[in-house]
Amino acid sequence: MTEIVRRHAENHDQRLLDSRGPTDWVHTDPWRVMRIQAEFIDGFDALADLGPAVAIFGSSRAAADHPMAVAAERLGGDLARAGLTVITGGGPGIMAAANKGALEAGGTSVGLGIEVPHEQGLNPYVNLGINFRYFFVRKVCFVKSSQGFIVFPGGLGTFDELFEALTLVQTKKVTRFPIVLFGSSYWQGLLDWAEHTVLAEGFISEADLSLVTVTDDVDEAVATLRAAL
Ligand SMILES: C/C(=C\CNc1ncnc2c1ncn2[C@@H]1O[C@H](COP(=O)(O)O)[C@@H](O)[C@H]1O)CO
Repeated sequence: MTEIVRRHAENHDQRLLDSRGPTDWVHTDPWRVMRIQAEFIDGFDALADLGPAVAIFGSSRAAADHPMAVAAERLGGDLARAGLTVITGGGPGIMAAANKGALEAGGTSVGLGIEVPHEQGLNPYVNLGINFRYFFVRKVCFVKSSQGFIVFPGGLGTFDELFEALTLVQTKKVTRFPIVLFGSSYWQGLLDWAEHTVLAEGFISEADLSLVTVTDDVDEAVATLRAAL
């Protein structure tokens, strides 16, 4: 058995109780695990009683009058009227639009924000908000708390969320989990590349191509999500 020998000038209790001592030890990896654990506990606790919920992703940079933001606002409202909680990243753009629709329809409008430098925090349309320090904890909370994802056009953050969901569904880590791509003209290039390059190279299967539903229709997006509940 490996013996772990720690040679410190002081013991753990001394360091814990001595407020004059250096505090950099709390930033070491073992202690970081405690913060991560605390973030999971806070997140799971805050989201425990949400009921059926849908996560909406999309560009943080879309203007409020962008056609996709207009659609996201309508979708947020329709989902709320259908009794579904709307969860977003709590930021600007598509997220704010979806939260606005949900809030104004009298629904539960959740923002799972992320601490990033120079950002203004949660958008004003969130009535249940959490700010996460760790992206990966936040991602677990999105999947754990929702019954499906609707993905609007966006950039790297949106791609990250989309591919995370696709991988979880492909590997059957989550089941009955619809993924709707909203905005067919935006997503078509990616879908063509997936079919003509990725599938052609044999790096995905034919079935993987049907893991997503593509639509431009708010009613179809709502119906797809409701069918999975
Ligand atoms: C970096 C910028 C804004 C950051 N604010 C965000 N707040 C909350 N969630 C965010 C933020 N930025 C990205 N996200 C998540 O990624 C998706 C959007 O990323 P994209 O790169 O803009 O497509 C979104 O679904 C969020 O969950 C400057 O604008």
